[in-house]
Amino acid sequence: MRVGCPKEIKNHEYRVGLTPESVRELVVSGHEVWIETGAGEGIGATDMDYQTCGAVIQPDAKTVFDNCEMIVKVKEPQAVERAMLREGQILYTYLHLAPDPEQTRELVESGVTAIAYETVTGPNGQLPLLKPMSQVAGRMSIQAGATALEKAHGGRGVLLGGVPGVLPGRVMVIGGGVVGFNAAQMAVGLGADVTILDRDPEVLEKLGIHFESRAKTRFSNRANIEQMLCEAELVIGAVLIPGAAAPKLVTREMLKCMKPGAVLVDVAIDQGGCFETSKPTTHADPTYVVDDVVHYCVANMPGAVARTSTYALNNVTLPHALRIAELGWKEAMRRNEHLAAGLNVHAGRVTYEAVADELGYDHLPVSQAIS
Ligand SMILES: NC(=O)C1=CN([C@@H]2O[C@H](COP(=O)(O)OP(=O)(O)OC[C@H]3O[C@@H](n4cnc5c(N)ncnc54)[C@H](O)[C@@H]3O)[C@@H](O)[C@H]2O)C=CC1
Ligand SMILES: CC(=O)C(=O)O
Ligand SMILES: [Mg+2]
Repeated sequence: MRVGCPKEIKNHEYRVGLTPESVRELVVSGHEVWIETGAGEGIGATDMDYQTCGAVIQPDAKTVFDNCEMIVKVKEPQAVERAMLREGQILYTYLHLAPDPEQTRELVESGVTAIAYETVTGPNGQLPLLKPMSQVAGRMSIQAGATALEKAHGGRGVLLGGVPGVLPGRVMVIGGGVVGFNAAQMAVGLGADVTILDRDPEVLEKLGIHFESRAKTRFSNRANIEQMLCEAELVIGAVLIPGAAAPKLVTREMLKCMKPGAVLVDVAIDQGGCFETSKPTTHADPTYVVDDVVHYCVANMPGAVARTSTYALNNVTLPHALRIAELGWKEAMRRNEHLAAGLNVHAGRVTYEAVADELGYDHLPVSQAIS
């Protein structure tokens, strides 16, 4: 199969879909790989590095999109990229369709076969292609929140760890999955006063066993969220209902009780955000203020630490890319139900139920798409 990888064009997105090392694995397996010139710049990989691994360098994205059977990317295709997709082509990348009706419509209209990293499953209900980026974003959320809490950045002027004689900042993490766990680890490491809320008792139990007295856990309901919001300096939004739009757990009304200069970091913004007042921001202009509360809502946080993120992502995306290239997407999905869970759009139909429900499409079950 001819596999293509364009340069990412989202604001301050420095990751790349394929590392030179991944290209080498594909080429050794008998595939051809076309890379847009400069695609690896953000991770310090030159065109020469890719060529040494067997890639063919192409001058622009259009040449790659027009001629490759599978496009491997990181972020959801931007409008100019969507216009280059076609029926019969495979798109393998993050999509986050539920909160994005425009992207969904254009993918449906293009006829492309779109596989979303974030809904590919693993054993025990895990999302292994989302996990490494959630680890990165969870860890970054505390860095981002700590910076936003500085007075010069509009924050309350609180050091999360405190100092001897002055209490640490209070960090509230809503959602105790991968993002929430990693956020809590960083916040605990800084010496902050950390509470994690989740609605899954098993998640709360695991967090309790791991953190012992270093972090508190609390059941997630309206009353507990409201009470904790009034006390928190930093709130991390880290909930997920796979493939679906994030539930709005913090309303605008609830911001009224928050301390002026408190910070909300909505990591769940890629699924629409879990705070009512969230709207996507970029690394170029990451924060805005609503009712004296600073909001950080960058939808591609891991793009800022592109080297770490690209390698972590390729570790989990490459095995499926190799199988798709070897067997074709249908046969690869017939043999692997976890990969099949990644199919979101195919030949003009929405194949992921939560996306179809959210955006009002008829749902075509994956089993029918691959039969
Ligand atoms: N902004 C960015 O750059 C990035 C965003 N993300 C996003 O972060 C979000 C979280 O991802 P993960 O941690 O990997 O998901 P996860 O599935 O590991 O964890 C989600 C947690 O939310 C909990 N939850 C669901 N409803 C809840 C509620 N009402 N109250 C409290 N907890 C609730 C679940 O029980 C689960 O423990 C996703 O939307 C993901 O796409 C991930 C990476 C980068
Ligand atoms: C998960 C995601 O959207 C990202 O890493 O950018
Ligand atoms: Mg206020």
